[in-house]
Amino acid sequence: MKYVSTRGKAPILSFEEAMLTGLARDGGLYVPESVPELSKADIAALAGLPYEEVAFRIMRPFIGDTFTESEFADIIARAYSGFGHAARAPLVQTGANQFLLELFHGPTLAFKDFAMQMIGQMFEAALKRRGDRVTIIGATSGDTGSAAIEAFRGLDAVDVFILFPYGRVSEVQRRQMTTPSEDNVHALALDGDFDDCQARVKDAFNHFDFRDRVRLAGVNSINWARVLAQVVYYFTAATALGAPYRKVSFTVPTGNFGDIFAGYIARRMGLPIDKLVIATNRNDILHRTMETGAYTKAGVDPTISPSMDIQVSSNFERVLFDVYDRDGSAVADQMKMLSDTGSFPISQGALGRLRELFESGRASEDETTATIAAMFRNSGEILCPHTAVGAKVALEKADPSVPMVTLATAHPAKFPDAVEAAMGLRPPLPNRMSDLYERPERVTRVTNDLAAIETLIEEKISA
Ligand SMILES: Cc1ncc(COP(=O)(O)O)c(C=O)c1O
Ligand SMILES: N[C@@H](CCOP(=O)(O)O)C(=O)O
Repeated sequence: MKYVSTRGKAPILSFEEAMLTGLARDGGLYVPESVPELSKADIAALAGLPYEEVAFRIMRPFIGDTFTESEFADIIARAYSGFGHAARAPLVQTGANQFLLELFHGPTLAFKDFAMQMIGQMFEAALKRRGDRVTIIGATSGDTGSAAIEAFRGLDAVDVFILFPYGRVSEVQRRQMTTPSEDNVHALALDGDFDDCQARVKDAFNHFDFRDRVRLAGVNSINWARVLAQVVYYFTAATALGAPYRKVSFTVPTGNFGDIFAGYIARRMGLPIDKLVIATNRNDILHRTMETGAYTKAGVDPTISPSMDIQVSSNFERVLFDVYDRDGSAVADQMKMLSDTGSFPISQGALGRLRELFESGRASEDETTATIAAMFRNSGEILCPHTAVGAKVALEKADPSVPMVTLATAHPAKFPDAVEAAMGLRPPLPNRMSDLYERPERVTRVTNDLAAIETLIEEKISA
């Protein structure tokens, strides 16, 4: 399996190279040259298997010869052993043909753990074999950063630097990043929003001298391995609900478009997904794009679902590449227009294809709060605000004859203020992290300036 860049001008890489590279050298994102399709019988055979076995069968065709079958099975076993639920991603029914897919039973209580725990194991195995070490840089609106720090803390071959927007993550998210004491992890609070953090990360990758000097690697969903690991739970959920003999729909609370892009890949692999619904908060660039055909940035408003406060939705580039028939120059032109003018138009043909692939909706702050309250009243389930955005949109888009699964992307205890304001109860943290509020914090404040960030990173890794 080979990987190509969405901008068509970077070297074609193996899975291992693409995983360790992060952003392509032409500024694009790596995607598989082709997507393997599973037969109906292969999909049917997944029903009822342990999560780890499904993960092996889904991811194996994408990894080439990076790991032997037994190495890969061991990596998967280690990745999910710290999850707090035997099913890893349990389904909960909340209404007639309405389901939640709980993706928050990993070590940092968000769906990011599904991929980050895998990547941590894969990086360690690959770097040990190569006798190499890397410097990971990541941008976070709260959850990617904590999952990355958890996955890489204490590893010998890796230093991790996470940029998060100062004052714009929840206290639990911040503390998950700032309380680990291992020397190889560094939480950097940047004066700006998530888009600034993500832009500086991409700038660092595009600054080749720095990139090569520190051997930069990335664990945001620009890294294909992140997306790949997230494909698995679409299969476990859909087969539990009758796929491949029955269609299943998914609504995905969306920011950087990584999680929903994983659903798109699952569908391309043959999973009969009926609707794939983009759910956005007030920062609704993706919903507006689907409605108007123009991808136009607006300011980022802080919301009660802060992890989705994003305007430059990284993985949207991956789907554009496909709806533009894999024309890397067309995608590169659009991305240049976006960075020069803050907007780009989508051609009628490409927009038509996007609308065949995805539906979309948005939830205001009041609607998000009302959904948390209504869900608790009607089903007893407590939603995090991101999941509530999804649940609100899912109800609007549901077809009563098709199961609708909303991805429950984070544990409500990560956002206790928003949840308490909505339903009058403060969700407790799981016991294993009940002392989080007492642990000492370690954080470095940084300005939104690439040179300053690069200097800091070089100082820390040579200390
Ligand atoms: C809790 C939560 N929900 C939803 C999202 C959106 O996911 P994606 O960026 O993959 O679209 C994120 C962050 O990315 C998140 O942390
Ligand atoms: N919501 C994310 C933003 C980064 O997204 P990623 O999936 O590209 O890593 C977060 O919580 O950090």
